[in-house]
Amino acid sequence: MNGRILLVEDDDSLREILAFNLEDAGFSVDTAENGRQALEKFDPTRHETVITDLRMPEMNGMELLSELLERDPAAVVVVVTAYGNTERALEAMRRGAFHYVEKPVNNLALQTVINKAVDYRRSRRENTALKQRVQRGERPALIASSPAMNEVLRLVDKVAPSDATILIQGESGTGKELIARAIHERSERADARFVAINCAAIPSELLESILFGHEKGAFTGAHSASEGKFAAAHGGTLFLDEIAEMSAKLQSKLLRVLQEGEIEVIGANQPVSVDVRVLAATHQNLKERVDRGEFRQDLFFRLNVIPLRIPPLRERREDIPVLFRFFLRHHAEGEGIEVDRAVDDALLKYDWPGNVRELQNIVERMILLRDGARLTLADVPDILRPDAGFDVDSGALPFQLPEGGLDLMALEKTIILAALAKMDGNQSATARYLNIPRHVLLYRLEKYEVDDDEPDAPK
Ligand SMILES: Nc1ncnc2c1ncn2[C@@H]1O[C@H](COP(=O)(O)OP(=O)(O)OP(=O)(O)O)[C@@H](O)[C@H]1O
Repeated sequence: MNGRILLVEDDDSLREILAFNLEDAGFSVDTAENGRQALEKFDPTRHETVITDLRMPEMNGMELLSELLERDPAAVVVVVTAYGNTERALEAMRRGAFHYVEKPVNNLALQTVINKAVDYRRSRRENTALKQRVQRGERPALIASSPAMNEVLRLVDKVAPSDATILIQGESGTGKELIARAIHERSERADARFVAINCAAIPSELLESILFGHEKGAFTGAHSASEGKFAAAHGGTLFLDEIAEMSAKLQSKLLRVLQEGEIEVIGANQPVSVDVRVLAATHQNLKERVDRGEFRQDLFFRLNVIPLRIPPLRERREDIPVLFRFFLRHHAEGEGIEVDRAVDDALLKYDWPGNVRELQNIVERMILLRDGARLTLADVPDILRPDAGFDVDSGALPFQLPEGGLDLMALEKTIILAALAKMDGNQSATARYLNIPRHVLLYRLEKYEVDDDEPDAPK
């Protein structure tokens, strides 16, 4: 599920190209020509990310950023800057932008940043919900029904009271952050803060000052002193998510903190001591990164004092129905939805590459889109039902025939174009998909006057 984006760009052709590329990558895009229009169109409940040019007439991107954040402090804004203008981009980030991309915009780089931004927005929403529950005095529920997860929880109880650094490894969406919170809550530090930071979401120049803080005037744009996350977590726990993404320079700074218990605030003369327990997480195989020389071995050993692996959901299928009922109750508060057996079966068979987060998103979607008070197989998204496609042998059509007649040629053209789009414009793959020779496909495309100069694989 990709996100919905608001794209703000005054240059007509650039706006069109960016919108086209983003839509091609599966995002839904709304566009605005200037800051004023962007503010009219911005809807915090719909737009997961705003992309804005920094240089625009009337209201510039920096002003728009402030206005957006005023309206929605959780807004996730990506700024587009002129090539080489990193200083301005970082300034925007200090003012609350999520990230930046440089012009000329590299499509892949933009998609990567936007994917991160959308993920960030979602996890921020999860965090807000979590914090609200904690504030209401509820412990965030950690569902564990499988032997594998119970084993993880047993280990959590055992290691929580110590001050040991813990490395939590597991695929994305397995619940690493939830486990880190559980460790904090079951430790002596429970009354102090749990501070979480995602190292992959922030460029390394900025991450340093966010982690360690800076004095006033330490660098251009440092108009006032700022407390770092280490200081904010004093007495409590600092959770460093996506630790594998940390730059070499920051890795060595972190190692020093772990060894000395002191931090060097940027621009300060003296190190200050801090009392922080560090928990780190990654979805990558950190040992392999060490072997490839991409992560410091000494830091790996220091972090990995106690390794904790959270198994992917497909390795603990017993948790699927329990998590499903839990999210159902949570999202459909008190609505008493009944569930067909076939739904449970479909959920159990699926491999859940996005793990618990994917299950949670799918439940949310099923509840929003359901037809009645009962969830049936028809409410289960196609991706969970590999057999949901068109079964040619059954003779049944995947759609109803219209009453007034049907234009067969037009239908054929629609199907061919849809197949071509599905195969990313690759004609050989499209021909294979449609089970026709390639020259037949080319003939059809010519007949329908469709350009056949799309990129293609060698025949
Ligand atoms: N065992 C569980 N019980 C209840 N909710 C869970 C469980 N595991 C994960 N979740 C929920 O799934 C979502 C993703 O979990 P979390 O953010 O902890 O995963 P993560 O492994 O840290 O993901 P990422 O690697 O993307 O940061 C959250 O909303 C979390 O509350």
